[in-house]
Amino acid sequence: GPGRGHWSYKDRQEWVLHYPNCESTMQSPINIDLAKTIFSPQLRPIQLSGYSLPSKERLKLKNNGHTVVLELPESLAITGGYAQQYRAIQLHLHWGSPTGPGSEHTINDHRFPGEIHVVHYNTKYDSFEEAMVRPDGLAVLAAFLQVGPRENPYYRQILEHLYEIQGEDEEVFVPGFNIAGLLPANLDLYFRYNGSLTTPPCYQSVKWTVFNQTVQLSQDQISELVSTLRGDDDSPLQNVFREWQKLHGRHVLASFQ
Ligand SMILES: NS(=O)(=O)c1c(F)c(F)c(SCCc2ccc(C(=O)O)cc2)c(F)c1NC1CCCCCCC1
Ligand SMILES: [Zn+2]
Repeated sequence: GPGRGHWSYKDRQEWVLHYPNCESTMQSPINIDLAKTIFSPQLRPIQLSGYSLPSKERLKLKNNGHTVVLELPESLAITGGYAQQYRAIQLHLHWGSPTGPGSEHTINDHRFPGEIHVVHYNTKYDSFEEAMVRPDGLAVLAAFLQVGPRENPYYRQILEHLYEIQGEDEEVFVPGFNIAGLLPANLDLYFRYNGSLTTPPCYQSVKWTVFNQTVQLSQDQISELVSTLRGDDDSPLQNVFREWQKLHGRHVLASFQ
C-alpha cells in the first residue's frame, strides 16, 4: 500500500520532499496540553463490535520494516463515539528503545513507553484506499502503553510471536483473540482531534481518539517490544515514532471534565 516508499524514521526531514502532505497544517501526532483541551459532552463512549475473534481465526502479523502490523478483518467495527460507522483495517504499535520511551502522542510533553493504533475506515467509502484521502475517512483508536506489575495476557498474543518476524517483511499467522483486550477497560474517557497518518503519505484523513486510561504491560513485555524487531539493513527497529506536529489552531476535545 501507500507509504511503502522506503523512508525511515531516521530521514524524517526528507519525507516532505516526496510526500508534500507531511508539511501541511493538520498533522499528527500532537502534544495534548491538558490545560487547553475543551470538554465536549457530545463525545459519547466508544462502542466496539466484533472485536472478540475466535482462536480458529488466523490473523497475519507482519514486520513491515517500520512497525509490527496485525491485519484485522472488517468484521471489527466502531459502532459508537463517532458520527459514522468505521470498520477495522489493521493495528500496529509505536515504541522507543531500551533507553527511552516511544509513544507518538504526548500528554503535557510526557512521552509514554509505547502506543497502540487500531486503524479503521469509514464504511460510507467502498475501500480504505478511497477513505484514506477523505477528511472523515479514517478513525484511529490510540492508547498509551505503560509499565505495570503484571504481564498483559492480550499483548502476549502478539509479543510472543515477535521472534518469528525479526526480519523486515517477515510475517506469521496468529490465532484470533479478544482484540478489545489490547485497549483500556474504560473507553468513555478520551481526547478527540482531527489529524493525519503519522507516516508518509501523511494524509489528513484521521479522526483521532486518544484514550485517557493507559494499557499496562510488564517491563519484560516492553523490553521484548523494543529489542526484538529489525528494520532496514538489519538495524534494530527502535524509536518508531514521529515527533509532534503543530496544532495550527486545531482544538483538542475531551469526552470528560
Ligand atoms: N500511525 S499510522 O497509522 O499513520 C501508521 C504508521 F505510523 C506506520 F509507520 C505504518 S507502517 C509504514 C507504512 C507501511 C509500510 C509498508 C507496508 C507494507 O509493506 O505492507 C504498509 C504500510 C502504518 F501502516 C500506519 N498506518 C497505516 C498507514 C499506511 C497506509 C494506510 C493503511 C492503514 C494505516
Ligand atoms: Zn500508528
